[in-house]
Amino acid sequence: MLRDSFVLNILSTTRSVENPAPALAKGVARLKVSGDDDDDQGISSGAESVEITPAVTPKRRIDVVAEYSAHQKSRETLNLVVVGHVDAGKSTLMGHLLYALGQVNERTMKKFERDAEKIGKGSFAFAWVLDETDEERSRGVTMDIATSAFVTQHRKFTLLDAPGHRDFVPNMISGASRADVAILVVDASTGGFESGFDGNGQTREHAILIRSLGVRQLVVAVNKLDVIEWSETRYLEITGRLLDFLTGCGYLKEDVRFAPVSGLKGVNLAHRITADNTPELAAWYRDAGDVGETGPCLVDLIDTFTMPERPVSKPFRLAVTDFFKGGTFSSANSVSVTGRISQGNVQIGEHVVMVPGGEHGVVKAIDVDFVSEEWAVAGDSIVLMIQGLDIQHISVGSVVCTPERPIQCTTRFEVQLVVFDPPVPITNGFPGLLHIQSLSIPAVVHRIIETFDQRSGEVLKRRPRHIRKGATARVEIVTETPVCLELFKDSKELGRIMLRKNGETIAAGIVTAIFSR
Ligand SMILES: Nc1nc2c(ncn2[C@@H]2O[C@H](COP(=O)(O)OP(=O)(O)OP(=O)(O)O)[C@@H](O)[C@H]2O)c(=O)[nH]1
Repeated sequence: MLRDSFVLNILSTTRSVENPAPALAKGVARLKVSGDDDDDQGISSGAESVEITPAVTPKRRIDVVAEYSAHQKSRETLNLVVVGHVDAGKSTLMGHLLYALGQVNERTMKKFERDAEKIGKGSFAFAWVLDETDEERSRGVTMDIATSAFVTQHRKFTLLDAPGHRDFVPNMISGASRADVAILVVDASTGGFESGFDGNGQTREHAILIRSLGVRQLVVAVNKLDVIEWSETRYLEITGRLLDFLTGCGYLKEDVRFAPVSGLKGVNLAHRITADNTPELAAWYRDAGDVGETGPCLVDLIDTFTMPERPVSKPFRLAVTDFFKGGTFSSANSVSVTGRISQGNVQIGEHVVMVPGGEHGVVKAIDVDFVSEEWAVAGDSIVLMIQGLDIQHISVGSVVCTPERPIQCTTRFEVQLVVFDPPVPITNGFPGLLHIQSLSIPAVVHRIIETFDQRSGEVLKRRPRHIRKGATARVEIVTETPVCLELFKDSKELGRIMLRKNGETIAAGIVTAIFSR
């Protein structure tokens, strides 16, 4: 079980990093000394730890930052992740939403309905819009992240439908690491909400994980209300409990909104309800600002998500989530990599370098949301076709950069860690699975440097033997293979980590120092 207040802790430590508290400021200063003993290691400068031959970068043909500013409105895409406990109805809800928005044609939908009926899973027809593999369809469980795109009146979305089952949390983290905003789906049926929220349910874990991955804005779809006759009492009970929990773990009240829905029946998804089509809900679900109107539907709410600021001018970083031979541009020595640009921008003709490895290549084609483009910027989910790279030297978690400003790559770094509820206390040498964006690799907590009070920054204990539930500590982490990361103060996306063990998330943290290997 995760501790509800941990993101609050993360937030206060975040504040400490941007605005160092006394103890932390001292720690950072100390780390500037070059390493000569086991207590103080030298900070690597990335270029030290990554062997990269400088390449001559051609003059950029397009001023991407200027182009982006000029065309910002038409390009604004939000990455939306849909999370929630297993069987909360995520795939059904989003499948029905895509259908209601005209993204799935009538014929395909009818075919899904017929095929689902044939194997006795008629109620899963809408989920099939998103659950792509045969195994997912026959099991009725989403296993991997499904992506699709849709538009509302003011926004373009890339939709990421995440698996709810606890076995697939790593896939969920990988998908959520690309998200700007989220829909949290909860099952309102009797006992349904409780099984996701109390005990070991994924409602809490997902809400906490996406917050720690940087998602701030959330719409909660209170689903399956059709099963309980659109009960207002139940809706208020669930929204009340969730709002307390979500604000307790770092979401701002104004960034969390709720919509009563039925994904299966398609109620209150893309259109507001009326007293004629859903009288039980219309009786109490009113628009706060517009007397006489029924309340906003799900699309009304997600259409008003605000755009996060994109760091388009920072050094280019694309963390690889997948790679393959071929693509729009295909030649003997070319490879396609996919991922979301976490910062900076890229254009066709640009020289890039893959870290780790240091192999150089030239960008030959760029697809943004399945459309071929000349350039792409932070926030875009892209496929990058690169000539000159050997596929054998690429792996998930590699980062594509520009040769002049490569990302740091190391096996040793320091983290401010917030510990949730590990099955046993964390000690020196504690092994776990480290998650950074889409990457997950074995790692150990090599040494616990100190525990500290996350609010005041005051050191509580130096070199403690162990850290327990709820503690905040500075630790050194060592990975089996080199990882690409940034200091949190430089990159909120590439400077966050999570530690999991035996299928549970046991800690999350921010990178405060990177050491040479
Ligand atoms: N009555 C009712 N049933 C629903 C509703 N939404 C989903 N269901 C049913 O709930 C079950 C699970 O739905 P899914 O959409 O597969 O749930 P999920 O959250 O995507 O599941 P995972 O991806 O495996 O975590 C299916 O039988 C759906 O038909 C709803 O609004 N009302």
